[in-house]
Amino acid sequence: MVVRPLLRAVIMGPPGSGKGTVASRIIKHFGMKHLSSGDMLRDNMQKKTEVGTLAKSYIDEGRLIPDDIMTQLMLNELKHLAEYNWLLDGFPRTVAQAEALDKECQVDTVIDLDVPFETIQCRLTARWIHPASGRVYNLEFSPPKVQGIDDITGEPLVQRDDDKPETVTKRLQAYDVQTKPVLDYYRKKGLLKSFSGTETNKIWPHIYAFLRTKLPDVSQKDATTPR
Ligand SMILES: Nc1nc2c(ncn2[C@@H]2O[C@H](COP(=O)(O)OP(=O)(O)O)[C@@H](O)[C@H]2O)c(=O)[nH]1
Ligand SMILES: Nc1ncnc2c1ncn2[C@@H]1O[C@H](COP(=O)(O)OP(=O)(O)O)[C@@H](O)[C@H]1O
Repeated sequence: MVVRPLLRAVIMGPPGSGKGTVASRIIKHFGMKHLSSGDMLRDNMQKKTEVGTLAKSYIDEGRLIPDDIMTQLMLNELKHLAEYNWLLDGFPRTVAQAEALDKECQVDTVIDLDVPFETIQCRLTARWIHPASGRVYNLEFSPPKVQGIDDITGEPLVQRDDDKPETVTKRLQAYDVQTKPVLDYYRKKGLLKSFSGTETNKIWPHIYAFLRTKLPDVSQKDATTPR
């Protein structure tokens, strides 16, 4: 039996580039544990925890949560995933966060969704999510079977407050200033794997092929055109 080392991966890209959409496909095919900082923060906001209340004031303004809070939250969660392959989504988003992560564990690969800003703006206003699971829909790209309802649970879908056009602009600015340097950080380490395009369905087969060199496909069928 071949024992593979555990894979520690990060998915990056501007808001709306398709990180959540691609992450769910990766999870389906490769069985990795998915840890999304945005989903965790929204869960905390919904439960009105101390972190949630603090996070809301930043998220509503399209600003990043301070590094120390975010790092503590994520590294704490990662401790429970020590024996799994994992995929981090939305973290690290600053060089300070990337350095803190490096001190705890070695990242093996960073998947960068290189999607132009013009493509993104209109996607986000059509985004609907199922908060409890993090499942993401889009009125044009991936509509739910019944409008406004989650396919799996039948629960209502909601729009994110921070998907308003003015907040989206601020989030894209924060990405430019604070998160793009993280791409350089990983590029210098030789870990960055960029995938450019404007459509998730065209980018995905390349990501699938790349990950397939590292992990077996654990989904029902090893499909030739994986979705
Ligand atoms: N039109 C279109 N929408 C997409 C595509 N890929 C993802 N989306 C939608 O764009 C929105 C943002 O995607 P999401 O995966 O949430 O991006 P994230 O913010 O990077 O996690 C969601 O509503 C997706 O359903 C695509 O190729 N075309
Ligand atoms: N690693 C992080 N550091 C600081 N703030 C974060 C981090 N992850 C998420 N956030 C906050 O949560 C918001 C939503 O994050 P996320 O769901 O990942 O959005 P998107 O994928 O659309 O960029 C961000 O705009 C930011 O305010």
